[in-house]
Amino acid sequence: MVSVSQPTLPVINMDDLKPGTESWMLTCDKVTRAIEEYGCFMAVYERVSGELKNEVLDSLRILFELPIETKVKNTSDTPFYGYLGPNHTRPLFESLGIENATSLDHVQHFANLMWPSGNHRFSEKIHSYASLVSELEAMVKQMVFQSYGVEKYIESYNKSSTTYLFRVNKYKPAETGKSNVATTSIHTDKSFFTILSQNHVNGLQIQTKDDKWITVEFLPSSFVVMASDVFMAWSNGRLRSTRHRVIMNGQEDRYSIALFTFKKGITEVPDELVDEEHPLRFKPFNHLKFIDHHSKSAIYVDERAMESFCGV
Ligand SMILES: O=C(O)CCC(=O)C(=O)O
Ligand SMILES: [Fe+2]
Repeated sequence: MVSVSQPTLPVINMDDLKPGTESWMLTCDKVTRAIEEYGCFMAVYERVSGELKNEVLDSLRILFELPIETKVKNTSDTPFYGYLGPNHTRPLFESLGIENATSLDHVQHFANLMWPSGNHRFSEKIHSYASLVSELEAMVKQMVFQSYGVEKYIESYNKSSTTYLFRVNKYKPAETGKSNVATTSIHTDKSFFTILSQNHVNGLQIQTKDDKWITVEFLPSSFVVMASDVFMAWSNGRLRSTRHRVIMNGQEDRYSIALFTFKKGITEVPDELVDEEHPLRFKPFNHLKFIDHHSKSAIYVDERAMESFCGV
């Protein structure tokens, strides 16, 4: 009998890696190949301790329990950055965004909106978590640049050229007697990277190149590191932008935590990534303008949005 195994995401240990060592070089290669093939991988990253993650999850439960009148105070000029409440198309879903979450001041500003007398503990935990995850993002980016031999450009993609949106989602289980489940439809993210984690309730699915679905089962201390449209464009299409969705069919609330990164200024394909086999696909573009354009046009929910924005 032929056994058909389910596809799974590559798992890569991202702890204790130092540039220049053999394990660093090997990991550069694994990370790049995983993103080329799947758009993403599961990173084991213990720098975010189980304790910190649990504290963040506990504070999210309390955050979502606040009255809607309080949560709607979280507004943003950028569509989808602020509070998204349950509505008739997605009655079981809610989401809150914290802009610039790697800055303690910005997290405190958000906390002061939610708790007028402040919530120092909340701010401190979210800020630590976002900062540690931003370091994972920086490391993965450096590895891919190095693997393609274009490390000399990394400075323009470092932390001071990046903005970070921390967004937390709550998916409620289907109500008794009803068959509606909370979902997120198939899409690619409009970020550079998205780094995801969750509580113990699964739901995230990744689409493979041959249209199979991987249901992600998070390991302890793990994060799904996803390349998104802008990193795909930067790589001239060598990297895959992760197509994914959420189908929540657990019996308990699902909380997911995403750190989205955005590149400030111009993004352009390095000359080294253009050759006969890979003719230039994307003109230089401004990521933040792409977000603006995409939220207005909303024609494509997947990586084709990039082609329509700055395709050659
Ligand atoms: O909840 C998740 O695991 C993923 C959410 C997602 O895809 C998104 O916010 O773009
Ligand atoms: Fe997404």
